[in-house]
Parts: sequence; structure tokens; C-alpha cells
Amino acid sequence: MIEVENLSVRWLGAEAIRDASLSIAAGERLGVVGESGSGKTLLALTLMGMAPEGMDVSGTIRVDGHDMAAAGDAAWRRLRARRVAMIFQEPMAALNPLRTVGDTVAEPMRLHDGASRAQARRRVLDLFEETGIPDPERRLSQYPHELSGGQRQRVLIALALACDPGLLIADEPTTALDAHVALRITELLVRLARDRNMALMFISHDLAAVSRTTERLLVMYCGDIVERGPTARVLRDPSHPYTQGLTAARPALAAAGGRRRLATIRGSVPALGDMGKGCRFAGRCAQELAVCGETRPTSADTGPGASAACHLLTQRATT
Ligand SMILES: Nc1ncnc2c1ncn2[C@@H]1O[C@H](COP(=O)(O)OP(=O)(O)OP(=O)(O)O)[C@@H](O)[C@H]1O
Repeated sequence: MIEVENLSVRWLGAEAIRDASLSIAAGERLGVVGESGSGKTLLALTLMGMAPEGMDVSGTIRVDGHDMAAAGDAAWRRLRARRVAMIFQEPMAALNPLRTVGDTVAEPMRLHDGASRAQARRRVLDLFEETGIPDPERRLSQYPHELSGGQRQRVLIALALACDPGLLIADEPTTALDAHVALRITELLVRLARDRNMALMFISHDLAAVSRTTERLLVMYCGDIVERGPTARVLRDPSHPYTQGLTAARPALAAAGGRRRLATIRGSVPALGDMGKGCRFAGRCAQELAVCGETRPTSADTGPGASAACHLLTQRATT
């Protein structure tokens, strides 16, 4: 869907991105990790034609085979309206506090698709349902501050999906969320990408989230793509020193012996599915399991005695 060749982004003579080449196929889930300032967000913004003013962009960006280097502002605007959408790490900052979330999500439908008020309302309700926003009818007329952080991130995802993009770029979408809600959001992104055959570019510092969300991984360091490959392989057997340092800093469960401990607790893992709503341990355990490349348990929000089960599992995971 997107092909990038020899992309460089310079500012005041310094190269913030150097000679980057990558491609993302329809329906593919690509992770991007790298230290702060390595160029992840800039790469994403450049793919949307939104590199900050004054930056010098060179190289080739092709979307659906069309060369965007030669494209004018109108073509980039069309691309952002129709093909590529982006969500950010802090949903509160990305939503207009003075508009209801229903109106916010309806706006691109009315603007770009010419949908009537009633048609847009219907589609917003469908999107709220698809993205798991509870009680969608009531939410339509609520303002961002009336929703939880996880619900706001779902609204942003619904907004990004409003015009059915071919690629969704998620720039650290779980950073502002607790581990359990973060797990749910990554599950949602994977489901949406699969159901819609939508490509996903998932930028994160969180290796557990990257490992459960993406199939392929790019590692950025000081503006260079220094490593790439299947996510599980790169995380298991990193070759670049930066990636080696990053993976060495993962939770203890993933370190030597983690697999043994994992084998011990594996029998308890399905219990995660019954854990209580808001149980942070469940999210954390699930993340650690995901880091180890193990199948992630489902996490339904039901079940009595959840925190006791969770406590037991956490104890087992840490001993
Ligand atoms: N508007 C701007 N003007 C000048 N330099 C910028 C601008 N935006 C980003 N940069 C520079 O580009 C480089 C890459 O920044 P970028 O935001 O892409 O990093 P990042 O990898 O996303 O970091 P983080 O993980 O902290 O979000 C940095 O050196 C940053 O200072």
C-alpha cells in the first residue's frame, strides 16, 4: 500500500531521518520502535505529508502506486481524508474539548463523503459499536472530558476509521493508558486491521504491545532504520546493539529462565479471561506473556474472585 525509498528528512542541515526505505502491504501490521528522538513520529508525519514546516524531505513515497513526491497539497489532503489516518498517544489533546464526540466523528463523513446528518449519526453509532465504546447512543452527545482515557482512545480510533482508511498509523496509542486498558486497545487495533484488511503502523516504546500487535518490526536509531524483520524474530534474536539493549531491558519474565517460569504458570493462564474489570495485574501478566511470544489470553471483563485469581497468577509469575 505504501512504498518508501531513500527517504531523508533534514532540518537546518541535520538529518532527522536518513535514507529510510520500507513498505507496508494492505492488511499488514508493522511495528516501529526506537529510542526517543530517533525519528519515529517524524517518519509517520512524513508518510502523511505533514512533516513540520521548514523540513527538507527527499526520496520517494508511493501510496497505492502513486508517487506522492510530485503531488500537491490537494492530493495530500485527499490522501489524509481517504487512505491514511493517524492516532496519537494523548487522546484528550487530540479531541476538541468543546465538541461532542459524536459531532467530532461525524465531521469527516459530512465533509468528505457528503453524508447527511442522519446518515453520519448512523455511521458514527456503527463505529462506536465496532470500536467497543459502551452505551454508544448516550456517548454521542458527551464531551471528551466525560469519557475515560480508554474510551477517548476508542473515539479517536473511530474518528480515524470514519473514512475507511487503508492504513492506520498509531503513534504510541497506549502510552497514556494503564496496562489493562492498553491491552484492550491493542487487541482492538489487531481486530480492526484483520476485519477491514487495513494496514497498521504501530509506533511504540512498549515491546510487549509491539509483540502482540505487529507481524513485522522496524527499529530506528538516530534517524536510521537499523534493524528489521519479523517481530518475533527481531525481539528474540536482535542483531543491532541498540535492539539488544532494548530487549535486555524487558520485564524479568522474558529474561533467561522466563520460559521455565512461564511453563509453570501456563496452566493458570486461561484464568486471565475471567479476571475482573480494571484489573491491572491481568494486563501486566498478559503483557509479559506476550513479550515471551506466548499466546495471549483473552480478557473478558467478567468473573467473580477475579483479583484473587489475578493475585495468585502474579505471585506465580514472579516466583
Ligand atoms: N518541528 C520540529 N522542528 C525541528 N526538529 C524537530 C521537529 N519535530 C521533530 N524534530 C526532531 O526530529 C527528530 C526526531 O523526532 P521524533 O519526534 O520523530 O522522535 P521520536 O522517535 O518519535 O521520539 P519519541 O519516542 O520521544 O516520540 C528529533 O531530533 C527532533 O528533535
